[in-house]
Amino acid sequence: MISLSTVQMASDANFLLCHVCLKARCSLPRHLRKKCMQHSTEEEIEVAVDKAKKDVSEFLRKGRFWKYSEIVSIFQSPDPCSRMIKELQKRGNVVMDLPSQLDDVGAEDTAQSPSQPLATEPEQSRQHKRKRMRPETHVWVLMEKRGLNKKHSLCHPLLSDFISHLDTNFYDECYKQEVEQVARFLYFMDPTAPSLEFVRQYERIQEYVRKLTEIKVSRNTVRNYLFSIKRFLKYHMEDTDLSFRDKDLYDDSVACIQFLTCLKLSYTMKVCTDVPRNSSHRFLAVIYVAKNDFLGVIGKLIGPDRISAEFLTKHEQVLVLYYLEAILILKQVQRPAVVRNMTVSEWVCRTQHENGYVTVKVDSVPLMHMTVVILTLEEEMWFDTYYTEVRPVMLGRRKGRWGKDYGERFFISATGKSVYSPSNDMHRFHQLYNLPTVTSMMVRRAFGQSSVDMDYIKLSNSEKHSRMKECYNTPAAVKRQTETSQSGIGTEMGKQSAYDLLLRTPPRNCGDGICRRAAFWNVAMVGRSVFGGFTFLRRQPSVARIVSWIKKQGWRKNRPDASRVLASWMPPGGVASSLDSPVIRKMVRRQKWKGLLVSEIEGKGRCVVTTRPFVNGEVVCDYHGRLVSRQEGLRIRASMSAGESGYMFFYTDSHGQAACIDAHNELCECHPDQVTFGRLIRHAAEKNNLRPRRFVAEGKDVILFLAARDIQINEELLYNYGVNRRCFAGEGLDLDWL
Ligand SMILES: C[S@@+](CC[C@H](N)C(=O)[O-])C[C@H]1O[C@@H](n2cnc3c(N)ncnc32)[C@H](O)[C@@H]1O
Repeated sequence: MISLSTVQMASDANFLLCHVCLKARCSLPRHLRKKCMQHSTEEEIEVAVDKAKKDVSEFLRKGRFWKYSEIVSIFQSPDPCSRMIKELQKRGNVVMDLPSQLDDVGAEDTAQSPSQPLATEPEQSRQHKRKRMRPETHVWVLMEKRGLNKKHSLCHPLLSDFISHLDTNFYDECYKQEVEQVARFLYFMDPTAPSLEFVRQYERIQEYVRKLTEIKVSRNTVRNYLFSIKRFLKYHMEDTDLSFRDKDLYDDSVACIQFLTCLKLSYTMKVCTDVPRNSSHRFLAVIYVAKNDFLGVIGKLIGPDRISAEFLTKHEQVLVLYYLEAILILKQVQRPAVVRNMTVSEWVCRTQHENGYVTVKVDSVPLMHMTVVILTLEEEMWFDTYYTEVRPVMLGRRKGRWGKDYGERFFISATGKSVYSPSNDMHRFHQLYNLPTVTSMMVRRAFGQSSVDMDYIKLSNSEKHSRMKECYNTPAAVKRQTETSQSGIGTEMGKQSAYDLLLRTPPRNCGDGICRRAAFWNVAMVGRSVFGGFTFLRRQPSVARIVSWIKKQGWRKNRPDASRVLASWMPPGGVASSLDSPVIRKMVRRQKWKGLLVSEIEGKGRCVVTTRPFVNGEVVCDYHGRLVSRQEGLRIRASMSAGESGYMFFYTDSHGQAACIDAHNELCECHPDQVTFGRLIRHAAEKNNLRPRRFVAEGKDVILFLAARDIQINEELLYNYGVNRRCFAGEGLDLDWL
């Protein structure tokens, strides 16, 4: 309680100006000792206090008096504002909240132009002293040096509205510093003008935080900055018409709030082994922080303008890998060994359950019992995108001989070899986002029995998973625990029953919008009306295409799941209709066949491998080249060396005439910037998986390769060249590769 005498004392106190923080303090010596000069000696503090006393008496004696002529001359000068500020400063006033463009007005004081009245000696020395007395290592000096002290004017509506908001709602808080922090942050993000565009610039936000950390700003201060920015953004989202004015910006702001929360958390996080049990958010920080980047990359691979993973940067490919590893290690509480050893066949044999979970049984870890990875449908889609798109590209980077695990391990590193140390990957992933590393051990300790890790190992995966989920979502956890206790299953619950219980329980609040009914309904939908939209296709539609088709139907509830529809897709019956499909025509025209990758087998040349499964009868690609007569083909072949002659496709055309497709040029005239796949497919007389079929489109022959059986991912494409028959013009050739 404040007594009357205290109030009286405060009003009587002599406020002296602190030359460091430029604030008036009622007890300057105490303030200097505790804050601004905490590393200085008593003598230095005494000098500073004496100086402040002298300054204030100087100000009272001289600074308050103005000659009328002086005021007139200021207002008549070309830049009255700057002149006025200079004049005030010279007289011992402190001008606050200087807009950035006027920031250097004070600095100019020391080199005054002859037309300006000279500053009095005490003021000059004060300014000089102010600079001198801050040690070079003082945070503020470093901020000044790096331009981090510059800020936007607080008069800008974006900031002044925020001030009024704080003033109204948090009048008892000292919010001025908060607004200044925001003003400085906004200046860093965009020196031209304050704006909310920063919500889209995560990297720059991180850079700002990094810069603050570099100059040894305390973790507390960094956290305060992030708190202020968050409150500022929340104010604009919740108390202004932002959501109506700019829906996109509003949506991005929502995501940015989450990002800032995680960033702030990472500064709150004291990474140590005795982490409290329900600290999942700390462990998942990197997953939250990297999510947008990760989704950006996935979006490139499955979105409407999807590109092949070959065109991703190496950094993007590695990001996908690290993110998925993090899901397993940090979210799924799996051991690094599970990540290292998980195999492709374990992935392919995954099971989708009615409640919307997908489980992968990993049984390949030496000295470990089978473990179950439990994924949501969305996560499954990410893993599958990695598997079908990114992984083959990484595999393709492999140099030297294939080990015996070739193509078997699920996680492949950037060098094309199977991932060696998922723990190191986690470390690098955290470093990438400037977050303190969370190791798999920390997560397992926190979510297992805190001291005895062995107890944790005994837990079933579903129990581990429920524990994680409990931390995610308390209401769901309470319900789940109630269900668990009602069903009489306590810690004694068997591994199998716990697992079954999890699978029976519909996922709640996984953020994926999956509901149990929808999962059931999907099954019913597959093969019915959904396929109505795709029956004309001879090539499997992309997930994005199915998603957009489903969206267009306007169904509001129980939308079928695109990945399930995709998994059950079959090409339509008769192959003769292949070229009726507009998609196939487009592909033939543009030569942008998807799901294929050019690879190389040591000593055997190039080949084509699949990066997605193909269903029996599906069109895989065509043999693209220049249509010539058989004679012309033979003439070209005769002019070439034996190695070059393998790119001539001899066949009988629709009129029964022998013809040839000449693909001997690496790049054809019509697609000079892309390698076509057909010419690189190798021969296999028996174990082939493609059958070439001739079609006629717009009067021209087209050789399409249809899948002769179901083809899995990463399989090499092969067809029978028919080299024993004369149609290949094989006589006399030295086909030593056969
Ligand atoms: C259409 S090209 C195939 C792509 C070729 N490997 C490349 O690197 O450009 C045909 C040539 O590939 C080679 N080839 C095709 N099938 C092969 C096989 N099964 N084993 C080894 N070489 C083969 C032969 O040299 C043949 O002339």
